[in-house]
Amino acid sequence: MDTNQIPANDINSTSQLLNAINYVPKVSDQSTAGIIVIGDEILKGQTLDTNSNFICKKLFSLGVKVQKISVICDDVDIIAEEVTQFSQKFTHVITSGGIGPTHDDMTFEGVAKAFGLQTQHHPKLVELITDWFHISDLNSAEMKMAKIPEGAKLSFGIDPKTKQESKYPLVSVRNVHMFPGVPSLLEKAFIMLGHLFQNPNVQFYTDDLYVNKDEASIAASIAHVAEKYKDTVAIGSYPDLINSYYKVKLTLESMNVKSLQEARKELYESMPAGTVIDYEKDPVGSAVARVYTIVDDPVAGDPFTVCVRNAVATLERALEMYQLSEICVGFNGGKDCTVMLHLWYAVVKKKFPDYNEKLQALYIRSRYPFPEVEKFVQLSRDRYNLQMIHYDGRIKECLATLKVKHPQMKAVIMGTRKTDPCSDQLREFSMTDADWPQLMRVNPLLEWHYKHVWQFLRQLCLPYCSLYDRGYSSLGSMDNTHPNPLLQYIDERGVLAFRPAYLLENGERERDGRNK
Ligand SMILES: Cc1cc2nc3c(=O)[nH]c(=O)nc-3n(C[C@H](O)[C@H](O)[C@H](O)COP(=O)(O)OP(=O)(O)OC[C@H]3O[C@@H](n4cnc5c(N)ncnc54)[C@H](O)[C@@H]3O)c2cc1C
Ligand SMILES: NC(=O)C1=CN([C@@H]2O[C@H](COP(=O)(O)OP(=O)(O)OC[C@H]3O[C@@H](n4cnc5c(N)ncnc54)[C@H](O)[C@@H]3O)[C@@H](O)[C@H]2O)C=CC1
Ligand SMILES: [Co+2]
Ligand SMILES: [K+]
Ligand SMILES: [Mg+2]
Repeated sequence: MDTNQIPANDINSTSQLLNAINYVPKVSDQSTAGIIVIGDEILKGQTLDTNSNFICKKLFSLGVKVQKISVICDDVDIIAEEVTQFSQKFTHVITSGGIGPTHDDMTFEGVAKAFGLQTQHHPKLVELITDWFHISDLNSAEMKMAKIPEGAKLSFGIDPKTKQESKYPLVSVRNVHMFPGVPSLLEKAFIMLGHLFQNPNVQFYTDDLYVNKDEASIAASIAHVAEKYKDTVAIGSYPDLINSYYKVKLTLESMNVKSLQEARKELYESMPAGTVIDYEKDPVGSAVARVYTIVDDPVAGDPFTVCVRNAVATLERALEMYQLSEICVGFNGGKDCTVMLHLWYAVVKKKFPDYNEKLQALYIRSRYPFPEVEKFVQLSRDRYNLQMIHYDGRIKECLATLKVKHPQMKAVIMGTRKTDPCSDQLREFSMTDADWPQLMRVNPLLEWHYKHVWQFLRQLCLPYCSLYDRGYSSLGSMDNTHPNPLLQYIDERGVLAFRPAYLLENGERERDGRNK
């Protein structure tokens, strides 16, 4: 039994009530938390619980270990029972939901019942709700939000932006803190009041290793290191079946930096040679640094480096010629424009580090788009914070629509290479053909070859459309595109399979999987 817990049952006497009011949790090395998510809608699958994930992340950064999350329905007795148990077990109990004005919001009553308390209108909350809603009827729905367990504590946060005190406080009874269920309200309240949970004695340090080997084949090595460090370092293993770069993510977490480093070194050395990869977790955040490391390398003069340098030079020139409102990237989810988008993002961020507006992108959906392509386009939009202009139909007609709907648009950056059909005459800056809607085509990748595209994507660990890992080396639409036969092989179980596109040796054959 933790010494910092007080028994939660049967508070009847005045002294016990006082105890409840003045209760301050003692924070020790072992600061723990339990989260109770309250709401029928979550158990019915109508709402996805995102609140517990948010709170877990925050508490972890505050040095608090969440040990349990429970999801329960809107029922006073069930809430009371769960709160009773949680408040005895954990340093902090966080509840989410059920503090609104409707009949199904009963967290205050449930928590009161857990501690044998009554609920009553709190004068301060009555005053706030009267001011806010201009309602003073104690029986109104709004006033339900002022009826809280007797002796509960109110904590008002300060909004970091406006410096104003929050309108509605956090209501707490002993170690139980009742947050709203609406994610934006819960997050705002937690950001203002997270310091209440800070464990000053502890900080968790984390690190990770990315391994390109099946989990089962490294399990024994992981277990060996985990056992050796079991008192100081927590090691986790998380397989990823779709990642293009690694198969297993190993995590390490400790309160002690030195132990963490030792365990990491040992874990690293216990992995088969060459299987721990240098994985970039945040390729977008590191875009400027990593792209310009290649560009600014004083000695490198190999063809790949030259390709990157020239592309960046072309994009920097485009950025001088056009306002950001006049230029967009032509993005269809293919590998070339994935490279081009990343370079463009780096070039813009390098010149305007504080630019936080969306970059413009044009996506013309083909007649039979691959769902994997659609998904990747969406993910890229979020990753690079793009303003997507999208149309369905033929490219030429859609460009005409673009000219009408976005008359300020002057240029489109494209991932075209000279080896693409009918592209050998293009230059870095070429207007569209005379019979096409007039736009400047900016082509930074003209001289790039197939292998340079893959070198760039893989070296920077950029996410790319998943079809490329399944043998597609050039993407058109679903009715004319197949995996490249050159990547075909028979796997160890005798099944026909395809190697990933980056292993295609002969780049001139990249379109072998496409009809026409
Ligand atoms: C902005 C623009 C201007 C064009 N101008 C001309 C022209 O003047 N004369 C002419 O004959 N043809 C023009 N085309 C058509 C082009 O030459 C290709 O036929 C077309 O891009 C498809 O070729 P691909 O299958 O090789 O695609 P890709 O190799 O995938 O296309 C090359 C690049 O074009 C862009 N792009 C391609 N498809 C789309 C799409 N659906 N949505 C958004 N961006 C896309 C991407 O940046 C991509 O990297 C233009 C296309 C675009 C998008
Ligand atoms: N401004 C404030 O800080 C406060 C406002 N209120 C008022 O109370 C009402 C809301 O009270 P709640 O306790 O939030 O009501 P609630 O429990 O009914 O939840 C409201 C909505 O939040 C979503 N939600 C709930 N739990 C979630 C979870 N775990 N993950 C993701 N989404 C989840 C659901 O869609 C649900 O419909 C509103 O009318 C609000 O104005 C109440 C307390 C504080
Ligand atoms: Co205990
Ligand atoms: K509810
Ligand atoms: Mg409600």
